[in-house]
Amino acid sequence: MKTLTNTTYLAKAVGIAVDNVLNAGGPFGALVVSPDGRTFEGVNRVTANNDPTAHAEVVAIRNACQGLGTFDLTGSVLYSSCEPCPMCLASSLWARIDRVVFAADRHDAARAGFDDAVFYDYFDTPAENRLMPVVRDGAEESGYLEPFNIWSKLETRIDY
Ligand SMILES: Nc1ccnc(=O)[nH]1
Repeated sequence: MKTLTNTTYLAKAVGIAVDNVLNAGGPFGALVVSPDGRTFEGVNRVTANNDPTAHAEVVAIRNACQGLGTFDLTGSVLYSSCEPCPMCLASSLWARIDRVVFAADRHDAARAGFDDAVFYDYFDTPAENRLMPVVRDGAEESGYLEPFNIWSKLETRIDY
């Protein structure tokens, strides 16, 4: 669905990505637009902040949640200068973002040296061949159900 709104917000996301490169950041920008039309920006600060999770999309989600005083962005749209990686997709799902709209795709990013493709491949690879093993080992004696048990009984808990 090509709309003027999408084009306008994507152009804004691309513009802040350009500015960010000139400010020692990675070439990515994103915006969260809330249902009332407020916009919250994010730019990539991975190398600038030594934070591998500081992708533009995650930073925009954090700024929107801080600005709106909520952990639930239902009704909001995430615009990104580039196709979100699996971390940013998962972050958008947790944030209950309604819709994600992007400009450059993962292949454009790969040509610039950002190989998000290996992270997509991770989920298509059988568990025993994965780049980073994730194992359940030594859990038996750890008391692993206790956090859930006390959470389930907690009357003041905030479900999400
Ligand atoms: N889509 C993205 C890939 C890598 N870094 C970012 O900030 N965004």
